[in-house]
Amino acid sequence: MPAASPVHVTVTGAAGQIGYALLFRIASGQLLGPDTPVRLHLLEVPQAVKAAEGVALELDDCAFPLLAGIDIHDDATEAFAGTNVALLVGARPRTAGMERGDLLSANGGIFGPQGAAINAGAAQDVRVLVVGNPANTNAFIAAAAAPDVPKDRFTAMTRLDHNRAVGQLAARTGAPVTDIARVTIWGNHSATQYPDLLHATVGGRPALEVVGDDAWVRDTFIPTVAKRGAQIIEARGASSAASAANAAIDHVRTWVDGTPAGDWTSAGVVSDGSYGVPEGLVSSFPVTSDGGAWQIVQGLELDGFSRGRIDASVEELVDEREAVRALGLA
Ligand SMILES: NC(=O)C1=CN([C@@H]2O[C@H](COP(=O)(O)OP(=O)(O)OC[C@H]3O[C@@H](n4cnc5c(N)ncnc54)[C@H](O)[C@@H]3O)[C@@H](O)[C@H]2O)C=CC1
Ligand SMILES: O=C([O-])CC(=O)C(=O)O
Repeated sequence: MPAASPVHVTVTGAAGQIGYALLFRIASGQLLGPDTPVRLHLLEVPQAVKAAEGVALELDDCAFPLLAGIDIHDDATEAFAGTNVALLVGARPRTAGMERGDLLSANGGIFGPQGAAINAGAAQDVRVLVVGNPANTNAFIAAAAAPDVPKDRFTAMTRLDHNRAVGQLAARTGAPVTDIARVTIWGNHSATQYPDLLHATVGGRPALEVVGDDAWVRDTFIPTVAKRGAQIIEARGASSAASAANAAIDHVRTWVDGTPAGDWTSAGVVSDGSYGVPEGLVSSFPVTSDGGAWQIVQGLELDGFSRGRIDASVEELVDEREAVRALGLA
């Protein structure tokens, strides 16, 4: 019988496809663990509130023991008031032929007002995960609109890319995913991202040695991971949803529970200048969590290829920041 008081979790875009794959897992305890009751706050645009109400009816019908209540909002200030965990999913997905950055003009305007609403009323310990694309730059916009919230509370989701990289490496080596550690996604959640195996291990051995085929890493592994979103859109006719929801669960669960000893994960966090990434940009890094805050893993040696890939992705983030400024979004 859960005794703790409920943790408030706000999910935007609650009536969308990721929302539908995410909410039931949160309510069942997979986000915050089996001892933590949750109160859900669903934010939708007015025309999708009815659909969100339908999702709430289904949540009721699951009789989840940990679900302490559901509120539905079409106002961001109300949806984020007192919230502890804010999952910013609501935004337009891309369609075939688009890059995620093409969504900036359509979606960027969502994240300033939501950042301001978080600033105005979220709980002191709020943790924010931006999923809506372009996720890194939308997180940058939200953080800029929340001057009173510590910058390290704003994160962007690259855990899906990380999980994709782990899946690809496991398939190639025949190792179980549990044998794989220290994979990194650097940079932007876009086709320029750098999925990096330089420090990764498989069963404790260097991954590059186990694979033994640099051409596969460069010509197959990296593009497969970096372009997986487009492959899913092509195959499904809609962008990834269940795997995205799964990655959001993983991101928050790792943030709250901490990373296992000797391993790290990947997340888009506000750069402190580490690895030459300009301070303030939201870039993916290798990160650990102690259950409180993310820490960027320090001191990793990078070869010339890695340096070039990271710089190229960071350059795209710089360009997106310029575009945000030109659009007056931050
Ligand atoms: N970072 C990542 O790894 C991934 C990011 N995404 C992104 O997540 C976003 C959502 O994807 P889907 O759920 O598939 O889209 P969807 O179109 O199925 O759902 C989006 C929902 O957001 C709602 N919405 C739009 N503006 C809103 C606002 N201002 N406030 C609250 N709700 C709002 C819409 O009414 C809709 O119900 C897209 O931008 C997509 O590209 C998707 C997969 C992975
Ligand atoms: O590719 C997309 O547009 C959706 C997404 O971010 C992903 O699946 O990684």
